[in-house]
Amino acid sequence: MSDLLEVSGISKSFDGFKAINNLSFSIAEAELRAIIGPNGAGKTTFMDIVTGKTRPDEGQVRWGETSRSLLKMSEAQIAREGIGRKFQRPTVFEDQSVADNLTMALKAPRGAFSVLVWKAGKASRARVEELAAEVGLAEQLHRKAGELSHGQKQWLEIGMLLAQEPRLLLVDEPAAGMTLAEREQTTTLLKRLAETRAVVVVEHDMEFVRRLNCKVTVLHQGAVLAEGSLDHVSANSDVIEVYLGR
Ligand SMILES: Nc1ncnc2c1ncn2[C@@H]1O[C@H](COP(=O)(O)OP(=O)(O)OP(=O)(O)O)[C@@H](O)[C@H]1O
Repeated sequence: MSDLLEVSGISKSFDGFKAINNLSFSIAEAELRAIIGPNGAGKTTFMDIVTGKTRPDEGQVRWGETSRSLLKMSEAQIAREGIGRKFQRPTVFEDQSVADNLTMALKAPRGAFSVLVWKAGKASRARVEELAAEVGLAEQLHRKAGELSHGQKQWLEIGMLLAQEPRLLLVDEPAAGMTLAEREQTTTLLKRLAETRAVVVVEHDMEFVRRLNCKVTVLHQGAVLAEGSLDHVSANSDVIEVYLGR
């Protein structure tokens, strides 16, 4: 399968400090990938570069069948291209119902929820129900988002991203603050989502990463230190020294 995203030789310095150092990374159209690495390894900066929030000093970020450069696109354009990002803290509208949150995500332009009130048609109601079912919230449609558990809020936000039909989903530390049962449901969800799109998960929780059962990229000092199965990278002496062995 061809690569959906191809990042090659990117570097980014902040005040002379190389947060990203000649980093290359690629992911296929339907692939689940975990990114791990110590604090300050450059994981967030990497995602900021892919989503256009931060511009690299050097390197290329190419996207899609025609390998178009993302570097000249705005954050909004990149989101419209089909790159969705889930930040660590859920940002759902707490006073609105699950159905309303999903409906707004359908209607609004990607990345912005400017249209707060509109009447949902039949087609969009069906889509909202489908999205809720996809993220395990079919029974919660009429509850206020603020009443959901932390894990359910995270799933709702994933559902809101799915409303925009992303081809690549970037998910930052989904396991944080979740119960064991929620973590298990989340790994199942992410694995299923990655059957039809690319999903990148940044995570510190190694049990969670193990359950994802996917290729792992280890970042250190802004570069790829190791890549492969979790067992493969876990046996790497450099990885043990800088990350796992601590
Ligand atoms: N805007 C910025 N200005 C200055 N330094 C920055 C900026 N953004 C990131 N850095 C630095 O770049 C390095 C990489 O940070 P980054 O947040 O990408 O790491 P990370 O792997 O996401 O870490 P964590 O696991 O703690 O979230 C850090 O040393 C950080 O202090």
